[in-house]
Amino acid sequence: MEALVIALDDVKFNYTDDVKLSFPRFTLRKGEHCLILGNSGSGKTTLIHMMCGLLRPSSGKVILNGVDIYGLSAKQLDHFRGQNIGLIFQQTHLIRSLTILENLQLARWLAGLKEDREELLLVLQRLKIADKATNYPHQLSQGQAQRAAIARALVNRPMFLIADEPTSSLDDHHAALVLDLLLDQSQNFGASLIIATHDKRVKDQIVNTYQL
Ligand SMILES: Nc1ncnc2c1ncn2[C@@H]1O[C@H](COP(=O)(O)OP(=O)(O)OP(=O)(O)O)[C@@H](O)[C@H]1O
Repeated sequence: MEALVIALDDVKFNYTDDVKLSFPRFTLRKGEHCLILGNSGSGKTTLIHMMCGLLRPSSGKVILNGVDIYGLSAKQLDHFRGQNIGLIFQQTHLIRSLTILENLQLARWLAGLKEDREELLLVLQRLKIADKATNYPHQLSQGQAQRAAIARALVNRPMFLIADEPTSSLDDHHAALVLDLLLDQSQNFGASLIIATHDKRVKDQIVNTYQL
């Protein structure tokens, strides 16, 4: 049996005494993809944040590639995240004072990888925003900025691509483009793709689901 690349066991998160969330066991094997589904407020974003090392569970373990990530020091966890996880959020979190290309270069630098301008431009080209490489985030439309954020998540060739509603601000054409690219890149690098979404266009493409 192939090893699990993700296992969340008996994970709970308490925001307050009134808002206590608990999550069923979640596992994924290498190369498998999964959709996280659930109504608004069911805990999808909370789960994703715990899964990618941004939110320590109140109890339970998050094991990625055999590593108990909340057993790492803050510095080790930062490094692990930079090297292994590509994150795509609803808010793009691009750095406003840097151009799109510089945002990608920074992501590579932070992960300790060498800068490769040609490769970065290629990713932008595939997402149809190469002409925006030297623009600043505020000069892009929302959909373009979303694609730039996806480019940034891909440049480190992460083992895990974790996305919270990656297609919500995109029209059909660009949603298909982005989903193809995410599936393609995951395939190329043997990465696991995890998407929290309400988007029916995504639901049609990934069969494996985790219902909250
Ligand atoms: N900082 C917070 N303090 C208290 N409660 C919170 C906080 N953040 C989230 N919650 C509550 O935790 C629950 C889960 O929130 P979460 O954002 O994970 O849901 P979601 O499934 O991603 O929702 P949506 O689809 O609307 O984005 C909700 O009931 C929410 O009100």
